[in-house]
Amino acid sequence: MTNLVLFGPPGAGKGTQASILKEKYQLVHISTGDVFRYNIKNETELGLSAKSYMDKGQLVPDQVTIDMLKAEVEANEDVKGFIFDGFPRTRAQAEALGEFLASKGEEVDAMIALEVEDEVLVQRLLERGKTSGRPDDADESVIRKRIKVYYEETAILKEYYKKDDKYYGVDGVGSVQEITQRLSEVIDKLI
Ligand SMILES: Nc1ncnc2c1ncn2[C@@H]1O[C@H](COP(=O)(O)OP(=O)(O)O)[C@@H](O)[C@H]1O
Repeated sequence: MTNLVLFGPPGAGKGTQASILKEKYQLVHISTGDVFRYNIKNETELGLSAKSYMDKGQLVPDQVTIDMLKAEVEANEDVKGFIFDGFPRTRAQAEALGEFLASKGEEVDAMIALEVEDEVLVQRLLERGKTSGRPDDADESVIRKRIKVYYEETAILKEYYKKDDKYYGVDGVGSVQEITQRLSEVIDKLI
């Protein structure tokens, strides 16, 4: 299997690129944000517990997120691999993912990060907020909070994957097509 972590701050373009790459490489795309939003829309227990955190720009607690992720992976048997988008976001999540994949004789092959500077992110998210209907995109203070949480809790994962030589940084500014091309250059060397 090929298991990729698509990484980067909120608004970096992970979702856009993941939807293209999953077709191109026949991988299953799991976006934790999308799964949470689906559960909120359907008013499930998981959705109810995630919503209060998401609306404030905070992370949903690790155990809730890890259990959900495992269930999503288990629901897909006999696949070529996964693109994890929005997961892991903390060290505990990265460790849990590593152990979980190892229990299946698998591993994370690469973390590929989309690099975009903060002010560009804020502008992109505010723009997305005009049409996405996402409450966490509509409010600039929530957007800035998410970026802050990214630097405080998530950015350290760069070092976590770097020590195993699994980290790849890609410039996330350019046309959608150009960025797909940059990501593909990394992926083509892995598979
Ligand atoms: N791995 C995770 N751990 C904890 N919370 C998460 C995780 N993934 C998503 N969330 C919650 O869902 C929100 C939206 O996630 P996502 O759609 O990936 O947003 P973004 O555009 O900020 O990358 C996050 O701000 C967070 O509250």
